[in-house]
Amino acid sequence: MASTTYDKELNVALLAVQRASQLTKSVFHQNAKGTLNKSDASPVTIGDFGAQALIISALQHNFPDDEIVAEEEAKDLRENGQLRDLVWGLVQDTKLSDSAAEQTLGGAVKSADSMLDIIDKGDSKGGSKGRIWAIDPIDGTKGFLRGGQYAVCLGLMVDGDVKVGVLGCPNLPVSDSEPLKDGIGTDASDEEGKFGVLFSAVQGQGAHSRQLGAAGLQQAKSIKMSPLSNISDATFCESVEAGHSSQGDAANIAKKLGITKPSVRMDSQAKYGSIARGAGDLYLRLPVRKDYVEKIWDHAAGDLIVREAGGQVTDVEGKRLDFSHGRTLLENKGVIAAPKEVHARVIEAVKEVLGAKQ
Ligand SMILES: Nc1ncnc2c1ncn2[C@@H]1O[C@H](COP(=O)(O)O)[C@@H](O)[C@H]1OP(=O)(O)O
Ligand SMILES: [Mg+2]
Ligand SMILES: [Mg+2]
Ligand SMILES: [Mg+2]
Repeated sequence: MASTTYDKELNVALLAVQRASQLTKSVFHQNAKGTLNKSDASPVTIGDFGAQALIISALQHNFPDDEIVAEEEAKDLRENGQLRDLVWGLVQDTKLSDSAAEQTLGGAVKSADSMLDIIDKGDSKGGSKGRIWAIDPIDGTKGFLRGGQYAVCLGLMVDGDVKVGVLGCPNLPVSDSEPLKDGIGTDASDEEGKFGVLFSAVQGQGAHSRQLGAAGLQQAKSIKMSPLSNISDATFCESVEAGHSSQGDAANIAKKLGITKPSVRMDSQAKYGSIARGAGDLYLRLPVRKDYVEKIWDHAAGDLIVREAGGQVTDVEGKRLDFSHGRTLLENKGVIAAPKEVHARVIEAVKEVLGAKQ
């Protein structure tokens, strides 16, 4: 019978995200990040390709029959040998220092050509049946390039429901009790020991955090959202990019809720991890463009981590995020994540503000 505790899936996911984060950190410390612009004008770097290759390689070794939905494809690397060689160099050089852990992930990728094929294994259409992993190798690529927050994201869905979620956030403080601060800037540090956190959750088993370090997995601590007795004391956690979430709408919603504290802004699913450990209270992603559809890899891990930490995550209409419609969240608009007790009150304010614009 299939295991329902997901112990092996969690262990492999944690180690795979740990190893991929090691790769993204090494790219961050290089001057040349091999940045390209994709067709939607968003950036991709050698770090995105390399991290995706390492994660898929680990998943294929351990779960060869599972499907994978990943953000990137190898096309640009197939057309540009120099770029391919840069990524191949990174993938070859990145190993966990714990050799047993490295063995668990299946060790090295065989060749540059097999690396390209591995990257392209993330082309599943997704859907409502079976085991499907969702990968965002670097979420918040703009934040990554700026020296702000970013996350390496991995989630497992079974029949469209997220069962396991892991987020690696190299530039967030290790400590769960560190006050939340803006993650926009060029001053982020990923100094090991002080910065770097791995958030994780398994459905029905709570949410946890642990230090993200090269030397294998550290002990996990249970995390919870902050108890919020008075909503006017809340802190919003928002996108840095004005094109991703409407900051004007957020300000009006804050006003309705009596919130006066300034919002904290950071890129990526680091927002979900932060509120899950009580650093900040509410995450609002308010649609800017009517035609933008959210991608499953941008939300799968964060959605489960916040819910397992005592939160509720829905779209702006109060519907649960639905991961069963393929590579995108076709049936949802925006994201509202809040502690369970106040979620309905937040949705009410969101509806008033967005409704008034119609
Ligand atoms: N127009 C857009 N609207 C909303 N999200 C976007 C848009 N373009 C890119 N993204 C994605 O938004 C996320 C980061 O935004 P935020 O920091 O606001 O949460 C990333 O997943 C980014 O993808 P990527 O993985 O390529 O960085
Ligand atoms: Mg991208
Ligand atoms: Mg993303
Ligand atoms: Mg990405």
